Amino acid sequence: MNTTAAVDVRGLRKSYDGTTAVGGIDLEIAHGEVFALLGPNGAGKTTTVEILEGYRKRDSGEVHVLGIDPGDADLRWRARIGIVLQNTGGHDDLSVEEVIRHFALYYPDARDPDEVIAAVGLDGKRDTRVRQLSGGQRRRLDVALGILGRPELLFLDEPTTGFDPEARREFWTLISALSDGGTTILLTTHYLDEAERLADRVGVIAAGDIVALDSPARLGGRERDLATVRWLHDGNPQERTTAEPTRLVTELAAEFDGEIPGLAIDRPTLEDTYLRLIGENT
Ligand SMILES: Nc1ncnc2c1ncn2[C@@H]1O[C@H](COP(=O)(O)OP(=O)(O)OP(=O)(O)O)[C@@H](O)[C@H]1O
Repeated sequence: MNTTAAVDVRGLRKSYDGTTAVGGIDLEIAHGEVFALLGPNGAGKTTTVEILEGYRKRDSGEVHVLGIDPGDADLRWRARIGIVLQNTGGHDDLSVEEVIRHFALYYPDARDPDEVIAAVGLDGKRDTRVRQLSGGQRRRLDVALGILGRPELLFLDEPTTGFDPEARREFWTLISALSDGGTTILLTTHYLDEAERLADRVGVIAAGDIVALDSPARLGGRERDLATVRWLHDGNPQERTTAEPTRLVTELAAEFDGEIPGLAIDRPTLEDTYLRLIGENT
């Protein structure tokens, strides 16, 4: 396969004991793109991502990641990718700083450990033993280890599970900075706001198939979705669903001769669209 994409997948299939987990998906991710893979529990996200990472064998299909088949990948290829798995453990008795300095030795061109510790917001915990970290802090350490080797391609499997809202915002800033620096990112998440904030494109996977693939703004034809306009008339709630909310609001403004009482305009959120797509495909 002749490919210039960072990730190129054609007809990928994987079954476990006769049960299909991934049913023949095609996927291309460009260099520098942030791509979010969404889907309900058991949809096949982790199976797909772990095949791309070289951790699981596929049954069939063609897969190239940074131009290499992950099934034949060597250490040089491994050094070009960064991985944050769903569950990692170990290194319990080492401090945060010790773990990061230790893993930095594995990479030919590791980031400065101090910069990485600061970037994931663990400065105050650098001397804390890993076993004494909270769940969210532990997850930050996982992210630190994933970015330590300056990966060209970063896999993030549900990276912000357990993060408090402030930590999630900080993480988003970090991912945006990595993306601005040219890192390609493949993210799985159950947080639709995270996908909307970070991803150039999202793919929705349901029962092992990709059922929608587009930018967050256009997913599932969202940009054509109708808007709901709400306002008050003599104190009574009014509501109209329309493809032309601007026209309706202009008419109402003329009618009220100015401010429209209680005006609100809603469109379906990415989560609404996602739930519709899942409902239609499971
Ligand atoms: N090692 C395994 N052995 C047998 N079946 C498996 C194995 N790993 C995954 N599966 C099955 O394959 C399907 C896809 O699982 P997968 O972990 O890829 O889903 P997921 O989309 O990542 O889900 P989640 O959002 O819960 O992480 C599920 O039905 C799961 O039970």
